[in-house]
Amino acid sequence: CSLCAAAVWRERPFRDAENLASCFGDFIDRLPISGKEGILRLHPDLAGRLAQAGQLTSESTREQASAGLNTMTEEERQRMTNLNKRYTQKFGFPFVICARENKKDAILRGLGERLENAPQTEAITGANEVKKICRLRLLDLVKPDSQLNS
Ligand SMILES: NC(=O)NC1=NC(=O)NC1=O
Repeated sequence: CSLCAAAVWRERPFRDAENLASCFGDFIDRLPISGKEGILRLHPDLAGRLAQAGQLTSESTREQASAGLNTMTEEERQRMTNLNKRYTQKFGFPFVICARENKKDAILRGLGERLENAPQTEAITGANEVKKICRLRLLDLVKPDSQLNS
């Protein structure tokens, strides 16, 4: 989310990647519910039409594959599509979960369980998942000093 990056820039210099990630997390935490919902609306569905069309970013493609979402049976894919549709119809933003910390069974279970939550709860829960995704992507991007000198 480029707005988050443009905002967090003011906190520079950063001690290391973890400090950078926590600045992103703090910024997301301080957003009002509408801002958290906005960030969630920027995320593609899990195993959704973009994934099936091969139009996900490389990061999302890798993350969703690591959860096994690219090897679902037709029944699992249909269940995911139906649950994603119900979730987005109820909350007005997509279901977001850190795919690198879950496998497809946990994701399908989490989607069914979280569908029962209140909207504000889900905006906060989804934003916390975005923070996990963001931290892992930052750690991939920002190499530790030891690697820089190699
Ligand atoms: N809707 C989503 O949860 N999307 C994603 N989660 C990830 O970890 N990567 C994604 O693209």
